[in-house]
Amino acid sequence: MTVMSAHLVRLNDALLVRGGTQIFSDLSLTVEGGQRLAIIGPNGVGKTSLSMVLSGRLRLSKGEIELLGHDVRRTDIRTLRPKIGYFSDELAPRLGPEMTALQAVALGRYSGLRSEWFSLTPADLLEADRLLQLVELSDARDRTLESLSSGQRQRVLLARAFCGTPQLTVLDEPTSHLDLVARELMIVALERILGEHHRDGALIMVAHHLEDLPSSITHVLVLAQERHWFGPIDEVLTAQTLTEAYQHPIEVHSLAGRRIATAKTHPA
Ligand SMILES: Nc1ncnc2c1ncn2[C@@H]1O[C@H](COP(=O)(O)OP(=O)(O)OP(=O)(O)O)[C@@H](O)[C@H]1O
Repeated sequence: MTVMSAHLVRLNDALLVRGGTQIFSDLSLTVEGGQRLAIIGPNGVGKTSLSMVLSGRLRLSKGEIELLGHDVRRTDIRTLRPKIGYFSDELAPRLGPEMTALQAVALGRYSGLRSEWFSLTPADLLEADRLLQLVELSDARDRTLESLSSGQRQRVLLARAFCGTPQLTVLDEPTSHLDLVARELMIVALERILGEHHRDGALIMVAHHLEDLPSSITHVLVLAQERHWFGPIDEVLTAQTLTEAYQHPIEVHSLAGRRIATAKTHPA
């Protein structure tokens, strides 16, 4: 395993082609411990594909990528995956409906599915219990995943993505399909985990709506069809950038430390 820079993520001149189509090119970014990066952009622009690259689930077609200080091209990615937390709502059906909330969270440490259950240690269960507390689901620890509401299940999967204290956690649209209240509970739970469990770790989060971003986001990558913008949130998340990225007039407002973007549909 080759150890490179101190960045937890370093992407340089990255190119990704899927199914013969170029998804993104010339993409460079870095993420350090404690930084919280949001990835936003129009539908189909490659956010999920990028989150898979950044969590070691998809290989770049060209360019350099380091994860947790290791050059991915020279590393057995299976050795890195357990150190990178990952959330995608596509995970839920793969976990098995009979699995309990506690098992689902504890197995996150091994990025494992059903079969690893018997290797769980008391320390794993203790950490899983603590994470369930942080997402306010202690009462549901022994309930099966199928018996939970989708909002509760998403919070279980959120807790799972941080079990084993990974250095990097990648969340792909953790608030998708949630109603207004479930979404707020999810964001509050995420803020709590970031503040109390993942202070030194890095976060990468894909989102569609600015109001889904926790107030602790420090950096933003806006992906668009022809170009991208990466940098500190105040520099990147502007009406001008979003208007260019979405090719549509967009306004950005701040409310209680979070931002809201609205697409203008009528001329002023
Ligand atoms: N397995 C695949 N094989 C080939 N092409 C794919 C595959 N998965 C996605 N794509 C294509 O890659 C492009 C980017 O998809 P991706 O899901 O990464 O975008 P996204 O920005 O996350 O989209 P959305 O905002 O709709 O979730 C799309 O054109 C999609 O059709």
